[in-house]
Amino acid sequence: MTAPSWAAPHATTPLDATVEVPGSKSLTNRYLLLAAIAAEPTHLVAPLHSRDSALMIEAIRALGAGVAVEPGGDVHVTPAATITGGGTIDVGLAGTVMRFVPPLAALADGDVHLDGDARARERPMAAVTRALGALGVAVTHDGEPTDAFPLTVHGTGGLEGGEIEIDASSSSQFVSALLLVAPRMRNGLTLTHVGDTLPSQPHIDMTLAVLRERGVEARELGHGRWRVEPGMVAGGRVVVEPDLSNAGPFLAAALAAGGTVRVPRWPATTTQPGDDLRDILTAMGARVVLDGDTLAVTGTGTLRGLDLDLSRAGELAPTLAALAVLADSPTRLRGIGHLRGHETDRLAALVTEITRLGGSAHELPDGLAIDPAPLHGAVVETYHDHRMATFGAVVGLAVAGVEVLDVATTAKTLPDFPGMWRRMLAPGGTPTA
Ligand SMILES: O=C(O)C1=C[C@@H](OP(=O)(O)O)[C@@H](O)[C@H](O)C1
Ligand SMILES: C=C(OP(=O)(O)O)C(=O)O
Repeated sequence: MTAPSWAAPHATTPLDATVEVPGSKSLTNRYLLLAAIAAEPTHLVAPLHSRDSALMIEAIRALGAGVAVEPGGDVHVTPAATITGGGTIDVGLAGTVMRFVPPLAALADGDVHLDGDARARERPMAAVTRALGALGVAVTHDGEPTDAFPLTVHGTGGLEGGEIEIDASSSSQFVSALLLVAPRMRNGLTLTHVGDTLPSQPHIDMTLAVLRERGVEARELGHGRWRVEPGMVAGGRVVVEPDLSNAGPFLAAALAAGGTVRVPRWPATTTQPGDDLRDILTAMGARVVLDGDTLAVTGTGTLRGLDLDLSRAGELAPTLAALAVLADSPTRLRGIGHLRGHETDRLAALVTEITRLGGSAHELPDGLAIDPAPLHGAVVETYHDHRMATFGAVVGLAVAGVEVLDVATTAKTLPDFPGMWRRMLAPGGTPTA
């Protein structure tokens, strides 16, 4: 069945909007996972509610945690007394659930079955399954060892931990997955990355930071080498920052359409790679001001291309690609070859969709090249990728006649994206999440 298309609104006047962005996917799912193995309850204030966070909530419930979602959206987690086996978990297409939950399931006192969307069966997993093997936990499908979903983790009631090596060149989430569960390993964990490149360093820093926030001793020993000591994980109250990568399309809208977009509750310090947007959007020509805790981005009429190593912040690539097709000079986004293993092959998808819009783009061995070209309307395909849908929305602000197939795929990390976008564009619009 063909998904219905959404007519991306075309901006006719400069924007003047304030956008309340929901909680960070990456922080919400880390806090939820740690809450399941904490020594006391955890209360999450302003967490994300989306498909990816709902999948994580169901996963920790299946493993024995109690989760109460309060009317205002706060989430109260009662840790699992023991991580219980016997359940079945849907990982959807959530990288954080696919990678973070199997090591948690390895603590269970029995088998845990996990499967996800068709694309989840293709996304890289071997670093996690092999690490669990090295830690003494079998991961199988139909009785044979496997490196892909569907899979069964044969938990034996605990993990010794120790020292292991993994190749995390295709995803930083492999590192985070093992470090997050490491405080519950009897000897803690010393983890070494042995691949050539290591993407998304801020997300690894985020993992170390949330572990430390919860009272765990966690540190980087040197580049590509980390140590987490065994110990208690604290609970308590935690306020979730807004998702700065999801702020991206809204801030980019100010460059695509002109005017100003403001995002409140921008953190003064953060490990979220979306914070890099402040410098990147400035370099592309925007005026970017952090006034108190509100970030304001104003389009100046200048939209320049960039040559950028984006390995720290690959999840920003679709948003920056949307601006790059509208820019007056070439863009090169490098260090993001691993995006071929994201929700879809994002490099191929972006080249296909930019070309469909009349633009000029080609793949580099580790990224994308985008050159200025006259654009026209088209129906943008999204490949179950929330960030391909928001890519189409940003381009549609500046190019009439853009439609986006299956815009509902944005629910992976953003509830009601079309409503937020419409309210951003309403005259004097001040949308809320
Ligand atoms: O740990 C995390 O929360 C994430 C890490 C990154 O994954 P990769 O290193 O696989 O790109 C990022 O792209 C993803 O959106 C979220
Ligand atoms: C790569 C992404 O997601 P995931 O957590 O599924 O890897 C993303 O959100 O850009």
